[in-house]
Amino acid sequence: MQPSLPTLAADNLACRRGDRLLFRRLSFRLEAGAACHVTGANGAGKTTLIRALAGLTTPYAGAVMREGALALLDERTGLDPDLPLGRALAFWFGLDTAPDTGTMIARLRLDALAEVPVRYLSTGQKKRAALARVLGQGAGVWLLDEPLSGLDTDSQGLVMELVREHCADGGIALIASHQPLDLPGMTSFAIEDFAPALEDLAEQDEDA
Ligand SMILES: Nc1ncnc2c1ncn2[C@@H]1O[C@H](COP(=O)(O)OP(=O)(O)OP(=O)(O)O)[C@@H](O)[C@H]1O
Repeated sequence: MQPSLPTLAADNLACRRGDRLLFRRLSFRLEAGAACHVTGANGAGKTTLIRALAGLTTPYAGAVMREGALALLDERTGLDPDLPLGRALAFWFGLDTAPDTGTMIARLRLDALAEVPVRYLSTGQKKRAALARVLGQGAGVWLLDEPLSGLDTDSQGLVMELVREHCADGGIALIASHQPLDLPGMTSFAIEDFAPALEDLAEQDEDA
């Protein structure tokens, strides 16, 4: 865990993709221990929000404030497809100086896959490997984009258990998911609630 308490906040955030404003006036603040579920239809802008929060997309307006290190889970594992899983994970665990990597690998039921090249892993196995990377980063702020997709029921339960433990330990988790999530104290918002009104689109045209 980070020495200082993590926080994650958005202030009046707006994001566009191409020439389309996806959402605007989106503000929230998450303190240590908070979990937040972001919902929204396909294409509404959940991934775009997560990328903006991670600093990978420049917002159209507004600001992101973050205290503490960040771990991002999205559709890319970041693992070398040609390496056996054990070595591919060891590369990142080494950079992150992750403690107790054996426990993480066992926890995510990856031990039997250590010799399998990453490119041969199934969708769910790749997702579990990506989650092992998130755990290994020891970051205070987790941004998880569809962490349950492609996972069987047991693995979905495990992910929610890991998120619960992370937050109980003072971490923050912001999770975009189509699945219902059940965590004590979890807040949520629908990204459609920040969809632009017609007058916002007119303003955007004037700005362009
Ligand atoms: N690089 C890009 N250039 C232009 N448009 C993009 C780009 N990336 C995404 N979009 C568009 O932005 C919109 C929001 O995409 P985003 O991936 O954020 O949605 P989402 O809510 O995560 O959807 P899903 O539930 O399907 O994952 C979509 O209409 C998408 O086509």
